[in-house]
Amino acid sequence: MTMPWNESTRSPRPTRPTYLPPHLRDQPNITLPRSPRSGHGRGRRGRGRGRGGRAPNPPPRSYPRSRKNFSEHDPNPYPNTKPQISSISEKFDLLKVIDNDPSDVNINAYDETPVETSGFDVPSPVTSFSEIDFSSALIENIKTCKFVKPTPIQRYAIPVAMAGRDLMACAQTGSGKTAAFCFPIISGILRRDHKKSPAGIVTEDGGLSLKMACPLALILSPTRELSCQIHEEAKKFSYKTGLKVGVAYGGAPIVQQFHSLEKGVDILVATPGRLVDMIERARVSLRNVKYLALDEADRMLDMGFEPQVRKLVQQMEMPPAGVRQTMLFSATFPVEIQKLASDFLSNYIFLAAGKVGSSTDLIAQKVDCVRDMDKKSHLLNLLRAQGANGSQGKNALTLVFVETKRGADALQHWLSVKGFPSTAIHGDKVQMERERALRSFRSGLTPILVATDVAARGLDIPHVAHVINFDLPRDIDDYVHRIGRTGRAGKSGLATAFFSDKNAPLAKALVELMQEAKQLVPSWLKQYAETSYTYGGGGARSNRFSGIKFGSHDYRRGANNENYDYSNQFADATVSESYAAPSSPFSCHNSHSNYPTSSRADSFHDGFYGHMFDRRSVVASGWD
Ligand SMILES: Nc1ncnc2c1ncn2[C@@H]1O[C@H](COP(=O)(O)OP(=O)(O)OP(=O)(O)O)[C@@H](O)[C@H]1O
Repeated sequence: MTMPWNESTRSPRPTRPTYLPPHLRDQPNITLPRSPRSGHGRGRRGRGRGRGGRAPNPPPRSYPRSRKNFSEHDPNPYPNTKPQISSISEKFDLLKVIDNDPSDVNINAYDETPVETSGFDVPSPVTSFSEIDFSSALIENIKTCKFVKPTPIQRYAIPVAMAGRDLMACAQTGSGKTAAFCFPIISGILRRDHKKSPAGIVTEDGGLSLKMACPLALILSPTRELSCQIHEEAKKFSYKTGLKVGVAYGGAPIVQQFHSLEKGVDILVATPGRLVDMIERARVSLRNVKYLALDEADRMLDMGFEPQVRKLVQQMEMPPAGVRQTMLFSATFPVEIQKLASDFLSNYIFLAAGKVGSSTDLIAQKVDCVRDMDKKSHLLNLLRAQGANGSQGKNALTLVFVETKRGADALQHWLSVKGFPSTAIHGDKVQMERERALRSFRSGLTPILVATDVAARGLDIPHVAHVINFDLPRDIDDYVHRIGRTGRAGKSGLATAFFSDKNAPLAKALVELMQEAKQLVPSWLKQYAETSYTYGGGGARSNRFSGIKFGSHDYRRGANNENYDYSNQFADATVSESYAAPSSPFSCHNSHSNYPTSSRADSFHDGFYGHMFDRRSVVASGWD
């Protein structure tokens, strides 16, 4: 790869390859700031950004004052091999869409999913897209995407959202929630004929005129990669509607994102930290927001993000609940988060396609009892067996989740040494590396991706056939999202968990979840569940099983609130025959009483990756 050399830099050090964010890579004539200050989006005022603590800043001086300051060369480290097009939305086929092969998709697999609704005057569901009053351009785009019929969450959520109602919607991973909020937003903006593509308000600062983007719709998501994915999806759905879709996320140069948003944006997809930063720099205003969607809403409202989201929604000019329309979506919705979420909603309808927080039974779940010290050899055996069985072909991808960032690097390195082409993604990697890892995985170049929870939610990567929880998460909801990277769009998938003694507190929830999904539960795991204490009492996310029974619904039902009309509508509630977990030659069926104990044993601590480290210092984050 050629490293661009910035001649204006005094230091002879070569700069990093200039970052070009994914959403700009297909655009012709993209020019980038020459100034070294802005090279990585860290102009003087760019540092320490994004956690909501900064006082509002005037626009930074390090921004290019005009496009003349931009260099003309194209330092895109990922040269675009596609034909150049004059406008991003001119050729649908050339949009970087999520390349799910429609022939792979089996939406009928969701036909039997029971759907529960509650709230006042719930609009009736539809059975086809043609029943909905979508604009012709949107209908064309749905056809082009080969979405033949709506999934259950789309059947119910779209009419609710089209009726202008606030919504809290829960549906299993991979069942089409993105379209369920994108379609009504696109349709709503077009139908209500809001002033389209506001080029923004021009502000003056010290003689510098700046444009402030004023989106009509805001979609928030917790990770950069998920924001990029939603952005691509929304662009695809908005093709030829005239709507402009923008994206803002951390880790990429903010100047380029400003430059892109300056052209006007109707729908803005963003991670919270970067958006707060942009608003504080007076480059985005939320005053025109009519539609707010929170994807992975329970994550957006848990302890990590809630202050930023609250700030965005309640302190940054966004019209209040009831004036704007708010839609919250996730596959998991702990009761405590549901309660918190109601602060952001007005007279909302609750929807659950499938049981709240359950995994889809399209995923065969297998739990292997593995001592920490044996995990690596067990993984190797699994991967070799997969190869021998032919399931590790070009298109079958394996996603391996570990707990820590350093653990991810170490395991990936070890796998490579053992001859398994792999890559890793976690929050300590720079954005370019994160994107490169995902691209390499997605393309099958490195069919194994070792990841922390940064890749646990939302990512829609076709052909992920196997998810391995090398380290199980502490929270069952995280487990649900992780395994949900397979078994998407009606396809089947396999999830294998390595369960060691230290995972005992998860046993009860895991057993309940597996039983719910009609999976075979090993007897040793049931014994763990009966005898182990469970996680609990910590934060909202650990209270899933407290108060309201697992698989329960709208928390308002438990609140003894007679003002709600809990009119349930169930589709045929027969859950389809389960996909029994195949028995594994590697499963350890021994009773846990025989299980060697080293309760806090940790394969990373033990130095199996060739070094010791303190896991407390390397929290698996990378969320934005
Ligand atoms: N009606 C449909 N017909 C065919 N394919 C669909 C339909 N709706 C969605 N899909 C496809 O299903 C896949 C999963 O959709 P999506 O990513 O929206 O799932 P999700 O419910 O948001 O998952 P997660 O909970 O993991 O975020 C995508 O590839 C999408 O293109």
